Amino acid sequence: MSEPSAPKPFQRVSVLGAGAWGTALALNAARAGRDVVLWGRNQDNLNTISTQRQLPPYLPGLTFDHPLETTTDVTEAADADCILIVAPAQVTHHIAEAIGLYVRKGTPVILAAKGLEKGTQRMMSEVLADYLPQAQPAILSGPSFAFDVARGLPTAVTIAARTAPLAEQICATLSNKSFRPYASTDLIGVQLGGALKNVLAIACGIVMGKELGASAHAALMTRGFAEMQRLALKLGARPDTLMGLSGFGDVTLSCSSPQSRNFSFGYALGQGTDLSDLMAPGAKLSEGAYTARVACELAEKNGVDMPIAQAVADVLDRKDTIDKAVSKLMTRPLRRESDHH
Ligand SMILES: NC(=O)C1=CN([C@@H]2O[C@H](COP(=O)(O)OP(=O)(O)OC[C@H]3O[C@@H](n4cnc5c(N)ncnc54)[C@H](O)[C@@H]3O)[C@@H](O)[C@H]2O)C=CC1
Ligand SMILES: O=C(CO)COP(=O)(O)O
Repeated sequence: MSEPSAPKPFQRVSVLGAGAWGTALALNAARAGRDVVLWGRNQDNLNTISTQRQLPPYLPGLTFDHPLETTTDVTEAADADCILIVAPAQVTHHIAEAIGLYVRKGTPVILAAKGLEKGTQRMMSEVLADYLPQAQPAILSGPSFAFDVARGLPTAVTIAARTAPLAEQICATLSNKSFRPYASTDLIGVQLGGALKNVLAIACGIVMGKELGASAHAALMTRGFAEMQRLALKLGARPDTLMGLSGFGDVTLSCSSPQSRNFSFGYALGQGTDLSDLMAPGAKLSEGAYTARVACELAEKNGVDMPIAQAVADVLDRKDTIDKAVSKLMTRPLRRESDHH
């Protein structure tokens, strides 16, 4: 019997968003042999990328092993076989809206932001459905630091689309010898894993910054992962997805590595840095700081208990001090470990 034919990659790939992750993913697609265009707003940064193969503000000290073509023209970026939108969750809708008129029906659009939208409580796939209904949605998520991917270090992620053949085609488009995507059809589970782990990473950072000990860190990761699963399952995720790269995998990475901006944001808070400094314009992005309250709102709406996300949101909204939040968590009524609410 003949082997089933390998999925055919999409050849012309656009990446919209020229920060750390967008540039790393563009470079990764170029390594995979694709024709790549990277769209951004900052002409100086784009010039540095295309002429010097560097992006010092976001990927300091790195020279890319492939050239990258760049543009500030959204119509050029929208004219592709496959599009990645790689901006912070709170602005992803601006990009989706900007290309809305130009994207052809049926074009796969892969969302890489890990967050939930404030105010609307939208998941990234819902943002896409509102602004680009003609696109085929896909999500890329999993344990992957931009700097690691840009350097070509071995990385595995999950890519979800509505159908397995499309997810496999996108995997074939982006995979190379150091980047190994796994296909999934669980759009909800894959995006919720990435969004919710950022809130937990802040909590873990706080515990380590405050020097509450390795035991507290392990307990928090475990119970935080349990509450992530509770909300994700309620919103339609499949249980096995949360146990995979985009759930357990990214929790493992982001909740224990100072390389994670969310972890280091929490760490600085735990050490006593003022919140306003960490949230000041130009500060490093911490997606979990925006997603924490949205996660609590979704939890409340769906009758799910998320005490750790609640503690993070209350500290970030200055409703509780860290000490008060820890004390509240430790004095909750005792319960069974496998209680599912
Ligand atoms: N950096 C990483 O290691 C990873 C990041 N991600 C996710 O990717 C998303 C983007 O993160 P990064 O690239 O790291 O952030 P970043 O802070 O490095 O870059 C963000 C980029 O978005 C641009 N931007 C901001 N507002 C914009 C707007 N209104 N329109 C167009 N562009 C705009 C900025 O100019 C900047 O180029 C986040 O949701 C993050 O959680 C996911 C996996 C890894
Ligand atoms: O999502 C990431 C790793 O998988 C990047 O995490 P940070 O945004 O916390 O740096």
